[in-house]
Amino acid sequence: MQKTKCYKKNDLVALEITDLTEEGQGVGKCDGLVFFVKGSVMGDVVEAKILKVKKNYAYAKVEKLLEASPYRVTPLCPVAGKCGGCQLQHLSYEKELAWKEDRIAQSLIRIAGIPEEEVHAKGEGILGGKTERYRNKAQYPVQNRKEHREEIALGGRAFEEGKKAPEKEQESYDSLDIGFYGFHSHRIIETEDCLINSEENPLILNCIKEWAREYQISGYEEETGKGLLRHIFLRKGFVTGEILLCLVLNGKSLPHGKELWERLQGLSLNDEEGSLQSRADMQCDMDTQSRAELHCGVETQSEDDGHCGLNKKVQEKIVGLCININEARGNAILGRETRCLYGKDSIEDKIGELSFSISVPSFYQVNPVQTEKIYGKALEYAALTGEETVWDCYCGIGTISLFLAQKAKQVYGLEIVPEAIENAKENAEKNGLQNAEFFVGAAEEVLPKWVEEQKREGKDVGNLVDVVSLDPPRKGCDKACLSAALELSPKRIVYVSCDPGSLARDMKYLREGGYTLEKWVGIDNFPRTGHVECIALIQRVKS
Ligand SMILES: C[S@@+](CC[C@H](N)C(=O)[O-])C[C@H]1O[C@@H](n2cnc3c(N)ncnc32)[C@H](O)[C@@H]1O
Repeated sequence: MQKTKCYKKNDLVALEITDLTEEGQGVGKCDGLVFFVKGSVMGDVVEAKILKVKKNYAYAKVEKLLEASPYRVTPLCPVAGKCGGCQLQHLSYEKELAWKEDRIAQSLIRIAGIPEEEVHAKGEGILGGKTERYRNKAQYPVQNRKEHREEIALGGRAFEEGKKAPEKEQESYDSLDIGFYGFHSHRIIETEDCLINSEENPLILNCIKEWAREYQISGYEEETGKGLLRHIFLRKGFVTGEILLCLVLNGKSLPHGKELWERLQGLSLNDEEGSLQSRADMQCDMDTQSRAELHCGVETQSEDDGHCGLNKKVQEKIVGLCININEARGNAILGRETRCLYGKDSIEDKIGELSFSISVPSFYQVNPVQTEKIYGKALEYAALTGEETVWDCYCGIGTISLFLAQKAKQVYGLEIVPEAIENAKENAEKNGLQNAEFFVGAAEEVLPKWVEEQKREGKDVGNLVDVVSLDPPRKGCDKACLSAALELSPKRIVYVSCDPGSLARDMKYLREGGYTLEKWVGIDNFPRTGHVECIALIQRVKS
């Protein structure tokens, strides 16, 4: 591409926005340069102010909206655009779904190298979900408020961690910022209420803030590595109403934890206005979804579900207070050690007919309504008859494994987080499924090792496993795991992915190994954000 004009910071440029990045920045082209424009959507014509120029691209922000896109909507969230959490609040949900479906298709075409007609012919569309109050997990970063940091640095008021502040000091001691990180930064954007998270979270956060003010609990400071409270982790079982609170600490103990626990127990989370995402609401979603076609678009927010009254709502209750110790510098939220101080160390929840225990370090899908659709699809794609042996790699607390175990002869699950495997074993027992066995370790080590063991025992490894399920983290599967899966030569591979790019890369490898894309479907597990889930059925070509 030939660059014909030299742009510099603060220049203004008129752009037609034609696409979006995963981070929700509009994409426009001018004079051989690609512009990523924050705050724009495809279809906008904008005057953009340049923030930074690189060799072939530049970052800019909308200075003036010259022509608004038909896909543009007014964000519901007051901090949309500032908070880095949701990137697509200003795009209509119909367009968001179409864009996500296209992103999956484009990845399969461009990265996996599958012909365009084939990708479209094999696609089953995208399943939309609720755009508000859908998340069951929130991780709020905590920092000392800026003025408070300056006061400490200047040697102002003595700060004694965990010491009760004098009455008159308490008023002025609102020293913590709690919210979400801003776009591309670690500056905390405070928000009264995050619309994709549970409605009772602000009540819990306020309770923690007041307690922290009273007992002079400090927030973490990234620059110095000082301060105690780093993150507030909340996870809720939508079906049971159980809520688990974990405070991530830059330290090994929590002063005045008992006082916090007592206050939390006294919180009323179930008043008339509380509890938006009740079991009844969930049922609404499922009912509406089952009425919808697979290419359902935005079917889930219909208002005709009058039977979903508040009287059926679930009773929210904080069932445990844990601490997680993270004294390392860096961006990882959780440290290795989690301890339960009061109540339980895990919550219970249900997906479909199955019950699950979920501890703090264990992965659990954040959108339980959409998750049931994901697991339903995984089960459908696995096409089990009761005779199959299945490997479920990256199994977390054993959710997909146990869904599959209901219809398979034997399921093996593997997962790197030991606490998740403890949950998985407990969950198999809880659900009376004896045909599931779980292993702790990295997929790229456990699966190849298992294959080698079978060979040593003289078994025909190409005939041992019928279905392999893969549900890796965003970066996709390690090649050693994929190559072991190929050696097992299963009839079907069910790949559940939260990143179309890594799915397509792994798909290319599997296709080269004698497999073909049979079906795929998008499931919007993360409405209003740039992320999307995709499930692919990958079938063995040769016998
Ligand atoms: C997207 S989650 C899926 C979990 C589970 N299938 C579910 O639906 O809840 C990916 C899981 O892979 C685990 N994981 C990450 N790296 C891994 C590795 N190298 N080997 C095995 N498991 C890994 C994570 O701890 C996480 O539980």
